Amino acid sequence: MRHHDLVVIGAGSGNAVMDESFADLDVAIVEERWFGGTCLNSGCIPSKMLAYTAQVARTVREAGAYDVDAELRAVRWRQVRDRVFERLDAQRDSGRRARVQQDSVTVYEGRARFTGPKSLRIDRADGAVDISAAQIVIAAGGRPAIPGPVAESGLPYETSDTVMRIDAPPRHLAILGGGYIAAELAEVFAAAGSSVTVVEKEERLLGPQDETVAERFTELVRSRYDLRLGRELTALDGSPGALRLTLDDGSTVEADMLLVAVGRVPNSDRLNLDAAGVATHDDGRVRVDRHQRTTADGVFALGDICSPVPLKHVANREAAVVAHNLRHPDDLVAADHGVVPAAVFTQPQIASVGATEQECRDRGLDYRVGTAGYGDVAYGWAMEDTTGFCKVLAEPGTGRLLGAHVMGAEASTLIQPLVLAMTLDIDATTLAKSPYWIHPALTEVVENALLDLDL
Ligand SMILES: Cc1cc2nc3c(=O)[nH]c(=O)nc-3n(C[C@H](O)[C@H](O)[C@H](O)COP(=O)(O)OP(=O)(O)OC[C@H]3O[C@@H](n4cnc5c(N)ncnc54)[C@H](O)[C@@H]3O)c2cc1C
Ligand SMILES: NC(=O)c1ccc[n+]([C@@H]2O[C@H](COP(=O)([O-])OP(=O)(O)OC[C@H]3O[C@@H](n4cnc5c(N)ncnc54)[C@H](O)[C@@H]3O)[C@@H](O)[C@H]2O)c1
Repeated sequence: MRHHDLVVIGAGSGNAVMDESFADLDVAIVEERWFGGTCLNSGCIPSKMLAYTAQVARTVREAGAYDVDAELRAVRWRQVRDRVFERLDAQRDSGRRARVQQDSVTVYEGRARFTGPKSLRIDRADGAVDISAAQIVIAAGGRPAIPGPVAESGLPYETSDTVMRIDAPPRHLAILGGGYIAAELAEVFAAAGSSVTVVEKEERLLGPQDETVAERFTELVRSRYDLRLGRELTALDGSPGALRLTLDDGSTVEADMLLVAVGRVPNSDRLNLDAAGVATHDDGRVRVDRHQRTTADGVFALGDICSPVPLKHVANREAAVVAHNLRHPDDLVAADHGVVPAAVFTQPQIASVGATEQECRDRGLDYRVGTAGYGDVAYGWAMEDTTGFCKVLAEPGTGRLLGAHVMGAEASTLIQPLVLAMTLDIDATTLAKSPYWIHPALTEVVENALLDLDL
């Protein structure tokens, strides 16, 4: 049996672990599907490239608001898709090639599972191979969750793994789930000409967001999509291309395509972790300590398979922590999940960091709210914006920022000064009054929200 110094399972964020400092080791990486993982192939990057195209289409459609005559004639889906994936598939292939050509790295293309402590079997197209390693990193990510009525129907459905690569947009797309993926891809397919129905079991889209954000976003898109809120799917029938969704109130939705976006599950169930002594949480995430060590000696985990926050910037940070800790067992570092921002690349964008107002209330915190609208600042006038806003939550007295939420153009960028302040412990008053805020930039909306706090 071939023995390696280090084996990494999963070439998504796991591929970032083995930098040049590992060149002196005999390292292997196992990948069953695609180098670059979810982010590059079916997640963050293609969805944002498509979302940007959708934004261009909306800008043309809404040009009249700026007294510009313009007409959107077509979004050429197939060309859009090919532009996106020709670029990303080339990245994937060059990432794979670079590893295959590296002398110190062995690439196994197949599915790994544990056969014992620090021992793996890799099922490949040309047969299985058994290997062992002194250290192992589990970076096997997750996959879309598929609810019973969909799986049991035997009818075709799409997930984020497949839907961005389809040949033509459906006439009527039904989306099950009203979270991140639904919100982003509804806009993409609406821009491409699909009519969209969203079925969400909660009463609002993007439910875990701050309550003001979730409420206003839901209201804003109500005129764009057919929203079936507070509803669950009880049955899926019909035939391929002519699907009928029956919801728990007896109502139905007819659609030619179904996108399932009800969350993701970790791939831990496919790894035979018991054989290795790697424990999991009830939700399937691999248990790790603050140094990304699992319950098995010499076995680390990172990314969606273990993370409490399944986002790419978190997986990247955890990969850096694992890379350090593999090389420095006597000087371990920790992944800090204290202040993790997130953004939803919808129109308008949404970005958040820290606590929501409902969390502050539920935790019994003493807090103040500061808000400002895009329409209150000069750049917002230029944009004719009537819906964008920034909301900050801070502790009275100290001015310590507890959370911040932005909905509007470039929210994912506007949130960053607030992320910095929370990370570096800069209080709201200092952040508002010490730096210059460029006039008349959109960042003035953040400055005004901070100044609005009654501390
Ligand atoms: C549609 C979509 C959009 C997203 N957008 C964003 C965004 O805008 N911003 C953001 O921060 N996050 C976003 N995310 C989340 C982000 O993609 C993930 O958090 C991140 O990619 C997780 O990285 P990972 O390395 O843990 O897992 P992955 O990237 O999923 O990598 C795991 C790899 O392991 C391989 N693998 C699995 N099991 C085995 C096995 N047994 N043997 C061998 N190989 C195996 C898989 O094939 C895969 O390549 C998005 C996710 C989706 C689905
Ligand atoms: N911009 C980003 O950072 C980004 C974008 C896309 C995805 N992601 C990541 O991918 C993950 C998965 O995205 P997602 O949209 O699938 O999950 P999600 O957790 O964001 O949303 C799932 C939604 O489906 C609803 N739901 C669950 N079961 C349901 C059912 N049976 N019927 C109807 N509704 C149901 C939930 O209430 C929830 O609103 C996200 O949690 C996030 O970590 C991030």
